[in-house]
Amino acid sequence: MSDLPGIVITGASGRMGQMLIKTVLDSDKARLVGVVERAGHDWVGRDVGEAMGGAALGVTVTDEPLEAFAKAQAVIDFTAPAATVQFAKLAAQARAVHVIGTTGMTEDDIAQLEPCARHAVIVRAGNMSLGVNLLTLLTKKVAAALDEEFDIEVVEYHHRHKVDAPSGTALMLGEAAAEGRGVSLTDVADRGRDGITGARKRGDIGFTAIRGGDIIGEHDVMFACDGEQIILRHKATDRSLFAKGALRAALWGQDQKPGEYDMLDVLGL
Ligand SMILES: NC(=O)c1ccc[n+]([C@@H]2O[C@H](COP(=O)([O-])OP(=O)(O)OC[C@H]3O[C@@H](n4cnc5c(N)ncnc54)[C@H](O)[C@@H]3O)[C@@H](O)[C@H]2O)c1
Ligand SMILES: O=C(O)C1=N[C@H](C(=O)O)CCC1
Repeated sequence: MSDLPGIVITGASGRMGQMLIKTVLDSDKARLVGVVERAGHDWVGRDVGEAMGGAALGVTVTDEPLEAFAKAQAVIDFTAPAATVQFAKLAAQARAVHVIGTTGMTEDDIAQLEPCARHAVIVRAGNMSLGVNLLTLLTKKVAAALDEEFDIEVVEYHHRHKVDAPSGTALMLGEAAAEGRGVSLTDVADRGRDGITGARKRGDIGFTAIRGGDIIGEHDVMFACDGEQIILRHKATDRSLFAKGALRAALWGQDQKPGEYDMLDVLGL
């Protein structure tokens, strides 16, 4: 039996679930030991390789997460907020590193991770790519250098299936801009304009969400004043970059003490 870290992927049939399974199978640093789907899904009970349209892999899709997590060193989870909160409790019970890519989590959801992180490593980020995490640092720096004469707007573009807005990445960028300005994002976020909104409030950080087609994920941070605009942009052209980042986080987490971490910790940025 190999001593490579065993990984469980949740949300196996999802866009990211399938990409994560391929990424783990292609890696020589980890092995796939389990895959989880929600109860009632037609993949449950099937070999995951065959369910994905290929050869059998000897790994059966299960709807019993704790049984799967007990055999793993890490769980990589890109599902939905309610599922992720449940998985955090079970990963903590199994002492498995929990890498969370799920977005759209409320403050209450996030608060429920804290007791879990006393027992296990949690790495959570709205975007697992190097480029976006670097962009958060640039955004913070630019926001700190400019005063409120510059209006900050975050514009995000995603595929038609995305269910949450603003995207997790947009919120990371908004947080970075607010930090750079020395304000709380909660106090200045303007997340939905419709109707007679009144003029833009000085100091606000605005968010706009575009949804269409198969856009994987694009983000602009605009700093606009009278006479000039600066636009910082990230464009994802392949979901594998999120999956590779998540696997990197799962491996990095093996050597960490229990606690909550993000991708800046993983990347050492
Ligand atoms: N952090 C990042 O880098 C990053 C990148 C891409 C997507 N995401 C996020 O990942 C999440 C998933 O995105 P997607 O495009 O793969 O969505 P998707 O709808 O294609 O997949 C979600 C999967 O989760 C499964 N699921 C839901 N509840 C479950 C449960 N209780 N148990 C097991 N499985 C369950 C669904 O059946 C589905 O297969 C979203 O929140 C998205 O925003 C994050
Ligand atoms: O496809 C998605 O959904 C994505 N979600 C993340 C977000 O909310 O920022 C990352 C980009 C893709």
